[in-house]
Amino acid sequence: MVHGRISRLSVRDVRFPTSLGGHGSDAMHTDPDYSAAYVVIETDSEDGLQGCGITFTLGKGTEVVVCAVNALTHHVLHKDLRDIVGDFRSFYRQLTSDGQLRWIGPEKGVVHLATAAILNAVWDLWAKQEGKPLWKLLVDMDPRMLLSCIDFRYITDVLTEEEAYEILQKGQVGKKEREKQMLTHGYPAYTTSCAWLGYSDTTLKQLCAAALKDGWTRFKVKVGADLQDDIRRCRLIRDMIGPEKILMMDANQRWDVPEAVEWMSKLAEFKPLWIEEPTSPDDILGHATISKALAPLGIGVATGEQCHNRVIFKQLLQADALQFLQIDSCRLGSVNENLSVLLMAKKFGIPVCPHAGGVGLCELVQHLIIFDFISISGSLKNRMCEYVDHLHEHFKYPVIIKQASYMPPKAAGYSTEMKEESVQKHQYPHGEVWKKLLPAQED
Ligand SMILES: C[C@H](O)[C@@H](O)[C@@H](O)[C@H](O)C(=O)O
Ligand SMILES: [Mg+2]
Repeated sequence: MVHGRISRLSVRDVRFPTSLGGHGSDAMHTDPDYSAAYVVIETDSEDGLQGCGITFTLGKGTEVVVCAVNALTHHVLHKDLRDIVGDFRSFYRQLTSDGQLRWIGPEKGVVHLATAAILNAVWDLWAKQEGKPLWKLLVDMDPRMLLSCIDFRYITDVLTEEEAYEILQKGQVGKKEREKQMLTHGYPAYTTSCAWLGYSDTTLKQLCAAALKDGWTRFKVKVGADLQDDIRRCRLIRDMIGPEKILMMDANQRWDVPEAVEWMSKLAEFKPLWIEEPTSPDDILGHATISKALAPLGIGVATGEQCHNRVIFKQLLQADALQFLQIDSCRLGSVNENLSVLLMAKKFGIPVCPHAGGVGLCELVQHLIIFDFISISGSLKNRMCEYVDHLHEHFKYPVIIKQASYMPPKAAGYSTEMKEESVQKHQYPHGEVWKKLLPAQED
């Protein structure tokens, strides 16, 4: 049973110097240092369990998010965990409706990332107290209880609570078999880590060869900065993987709408399944135009990693603006808001292919997509979860990949907990790693 009053919340700025090796680089983020605002909550309970939560950021952005977490802390301190999860919708709403902080959101940007970090820690603690990995906590939860975690405000025009209940009820059929299937075969994944934009052709070739050897069959390549480079890199990777394996492309918001269509027409010969983030993540109608223009070429549009909230996802779905929906465990308001998006995607029949290109994102989002398969979508058609091969060693319960699939985590919690030693070493700016990299820094 869930218990304890929250007695402490700490937040730390943890950064990894990934930009030095070009890891994670794309057409818009050329020097990404994979980072996290890392939240730990403690309770007055004697069990000593802590809830750990992250939100993914890049380098300097982390200090701003840390500030926002601190600004939200008073909503969490001294709360009884039973009261929080007993009426999670209200707690979610309390955090997202802070009369002063919502002005710099609402439910978007820094303040929403901070909300995600805090709520991810609450979910981690809840799952740990129940002794279950988060995906299993969700799978076993009574549908009414699950729905009581979701704030339906702004989405009832496309999904009412009753409709959501029906979806979950239908999802009960065959659940046991699907859970078994997950435990045996895992959830299919694709890899992005062969083809970051900052990698040389030699690196790309080496990583692609290694990935093929490891059994990967789905690959994503970064595009968007230079057409001739894209053509060369896409040819290289398509030649290596052959015509049957799946290739996706990701432009990270680089183009205008007509430019996206034109550019992708030139890359169509490499048969991409989707173009991801072709333009501004806020341009719902632009995505719809691109989707329509690229459909005859057999190219879908994928987006979501920088989609602010459930409202934008709602409109993307309403406008037929995406063919693959990419939830993100740290951009939306934690599990609570992601649940609403999974349910809307089910209603619209759009496959969810989560985003995981960042530190810790693979660890978290695997729980959501495994739950989605078992309890909501019931299907693997056109579905796969992103995987990047970076920084897993810093987590206490790193992801387990077998035959290019995510194996369901077994440890209790949300797999959010980082190794204390890693946190200390990478804390910015005083951790050992940064002290070496920033020699001239003053205290
Ligand atoms: C800066 C990051 O690595 C992004 O390039 C990454 O999240 C990417 O968009 C992805 O889809 O994995
Ligand atoms: Mg992307």
